[in-house]
Amino acid sequence: MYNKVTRVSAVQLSAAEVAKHLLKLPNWKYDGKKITREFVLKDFETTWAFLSQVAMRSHLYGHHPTIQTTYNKVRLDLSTHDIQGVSEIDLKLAKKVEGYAAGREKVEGRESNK
Ligand SMILES: C[C@H](O)[C@H](O)[C@H]1CNC2=NC(N)=NC(=O)C2=N1
Repeated sequence: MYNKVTRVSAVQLSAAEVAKHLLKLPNWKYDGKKITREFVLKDFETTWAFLSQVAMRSHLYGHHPTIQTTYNKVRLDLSTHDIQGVSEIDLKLAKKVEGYAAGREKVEGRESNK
């Protein structure tokens, strides 16, 4: 696989710029250095279907989240290492990831708590 994203130097976004992007990504939190989102998926298989898509897309973009996972839970942290902050590519990947999570998240009260 190869990186289709144009290789340009990352530019750190201001806190205001990140906040504006996150209006469309309300489940993502920003701590000044990275954006983070926690997911609770329907079950283990769904979690790994989701993670496989995240992994492939990350590889395609050449930009990889820090991933923590336990059974049906996932935490993704995204930042741009060169600038030790958040740049456009982090938001671009976060938006893609939202699409992969759609329909896979556990709906409270409807799925068993395995
Ligand atoms: C050399 C390599 O392209 C870099 O280390 C890439 C790899 N994946 C990365 N992933 C993330 N999340 N941030 C980066 O800055 C980053 N840099």
